[in-house]
Amino acid sequence: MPTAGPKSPVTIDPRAVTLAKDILKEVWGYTAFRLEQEAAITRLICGGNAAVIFPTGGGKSLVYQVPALAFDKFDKICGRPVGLGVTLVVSPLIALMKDQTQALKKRGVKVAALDSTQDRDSVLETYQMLRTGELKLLYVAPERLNNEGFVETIKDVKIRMVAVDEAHCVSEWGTSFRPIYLTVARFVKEVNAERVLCLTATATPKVTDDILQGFDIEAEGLFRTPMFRSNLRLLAKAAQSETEKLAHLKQFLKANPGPTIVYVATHAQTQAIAAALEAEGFRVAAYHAGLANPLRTEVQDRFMAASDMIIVATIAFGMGVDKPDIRNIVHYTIPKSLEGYSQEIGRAGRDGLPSTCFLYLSAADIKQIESFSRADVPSLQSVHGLLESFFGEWPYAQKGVVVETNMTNLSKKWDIRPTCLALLFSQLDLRFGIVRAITPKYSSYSYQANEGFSSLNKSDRISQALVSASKKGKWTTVDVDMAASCCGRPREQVVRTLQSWATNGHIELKPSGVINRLRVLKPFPSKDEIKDLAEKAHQQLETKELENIERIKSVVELMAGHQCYARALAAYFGDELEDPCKRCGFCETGSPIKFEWPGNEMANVPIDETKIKMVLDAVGELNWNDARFLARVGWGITSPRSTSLRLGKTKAWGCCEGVPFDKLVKAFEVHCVE
Ligand SMILES: Nc1ncnc2c1ncn2[C@@H]1O[C@H](COP(=O)(O)OP(=O)(O)OP(=O)(O)O)[C@@H](O)[C@H]1O
Repeated sequence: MPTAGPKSPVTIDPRAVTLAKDILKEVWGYTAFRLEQEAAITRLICGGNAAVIFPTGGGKSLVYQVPALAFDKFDKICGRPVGLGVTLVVSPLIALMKDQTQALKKRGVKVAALDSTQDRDSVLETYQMLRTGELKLLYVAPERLNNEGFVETIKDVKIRMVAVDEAHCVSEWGTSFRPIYLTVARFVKEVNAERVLCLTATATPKVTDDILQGFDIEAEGLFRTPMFRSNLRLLAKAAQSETEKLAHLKQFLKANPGPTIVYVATHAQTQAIAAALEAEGFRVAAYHAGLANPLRTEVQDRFMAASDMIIVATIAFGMGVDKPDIRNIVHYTIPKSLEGYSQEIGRAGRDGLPSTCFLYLSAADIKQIESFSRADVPSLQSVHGLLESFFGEWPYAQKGVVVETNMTNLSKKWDIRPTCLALLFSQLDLRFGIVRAITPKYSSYSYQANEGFSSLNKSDRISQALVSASKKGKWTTVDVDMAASCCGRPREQVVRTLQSWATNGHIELKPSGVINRLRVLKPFPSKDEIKDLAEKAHQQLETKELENIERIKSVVELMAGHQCYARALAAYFGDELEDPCKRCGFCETGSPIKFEWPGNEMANVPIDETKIKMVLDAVGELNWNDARFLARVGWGITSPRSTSLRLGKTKAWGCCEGVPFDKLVKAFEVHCVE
């Protein structure tokens, strides 16, 4: 069987079609394939690669599940030696992995997932099943592919297919680019996977190209079905003020009953809007990623069961929510991109019944999102400082050695958000080939003793060392390096003892203090080279910022444009809708919404020097070294440094909001010292 990579045309064997249908019937009890499932599945069984772009709920999972069960059977049918092996499913969503593995186990499929919440024994059990070829499907998070233990184990296993979920994350043009996905593409090649399948619900033509190129998938392997569902009615309105928006929302919800998701931008808004709707008598709950886990599950469960309930949520809500009868999706604040919009409205009306999607355009919201986007980009100076200090710490680093660092500390010290830091380090790996991230480790562990821990036999050297390297508190913290040097055993062995206590229920164990480890790929750059490197890396971040703003503009243009919304949305994703939908806001009124992109009127807002001084005083002289940081404080945009300086409650916080961000940066540059 050839490995993944561009292939000569794949010949479809009719026996593969029959086999796929038999498996579908036998394991799932379904009688027919949907959309392009059959074409994609048979191509995979016959040895081809594929990329599948089906809307949410379109049935993507079966496209890898059916082939995973078919590969060895098909070998047999073709009279080839039966190649035992596994299909790896790379998915960033732990909750989804859990749901899917449970559902497949119920159907008698040999499946497992490796995620960060598992104990060592179940990981070992999974590794064992991998080696014996018992396992048909293994779900892993993308981060796992950097884990050296995993990579070592997988080297001896035949990888029949790698299925990459949320594959749009590989595209740097996409809204959800995740640098780790670039390493997924490299992994597929490095482990000689027989074939690769990429899955996503949203991809513009450019993102689709990036997926095909990134994973070496031939154009014939692309299967996409139109995004637009004719039961969705797309509406929008420009709102002048928050009061107007809220009043309209209440009216809308009264006129359009049924399960509804109202998307807002911040945690605080979920609570505020939910409270306002509750006061009006609606059955409503707030949902955001900051809620404690039991409450999140409880809210989600209630919504899933309800026939008339409103969830006011950030976009954290919805991934994996497969409720067929959601009647309305409201974007109370504008989505950050048409990709986001399309994914979110795709959750409405999966039962095919009429459903409404309402979007509000408001200048204040756009300004807020724009400022979030700007906040993401660190100054060139920060990037330069970061690289100088990182490389400077290892002046004699040679190819092959492993260096250690702590991303959280770097993020705080150089005022670079963790997402940007990840992007910078991925550039150091994939673009510049200098360092490559490998399995991180934890500097310390803390535990709480359960009943029976005190009577546990701890007379061996490792246990004794652990006890003496422990500091009691509500959680007892253990310095594992100290314990390892006390007893003269390798660190891994000491960690294993600690983990065995946890596995046996003697303690609750919490690892902390991640130490990121990077393998050096070539000698580190000189001072001059670092300057050049910083400029190139920073430029990429700036380009991203501009792209983010363009994406918000494309949402506004769609709603305020002279075209049927559904048609324009389809065109954005490379689909063609022959006729106008006849039911969207534009089709209904025949005229576009009047809405101007905000900002032009801001250009003349003068700089108020007293406010500039207020910011300078609040941050202290030591921090007058980064104009972008100062401008963020002026706008009230959080960043790692402003959080650690606790600036959020000072008078200066947000005092210059309203002044164009770039103008503010220039104003602060005058005051900055090297
Ligand atoms: N051929 C089929 N016949 C009947 N039901 C199907 C078929 N294919 C998929 N389904 C069902 O449709 C539902 C949605 O499928 P699935 O979860 O795979 O969608 P998805 O495309 O992965 O969605 P999402 O983007 O939300 O993850 C599931 O309940 C699945 O069992």
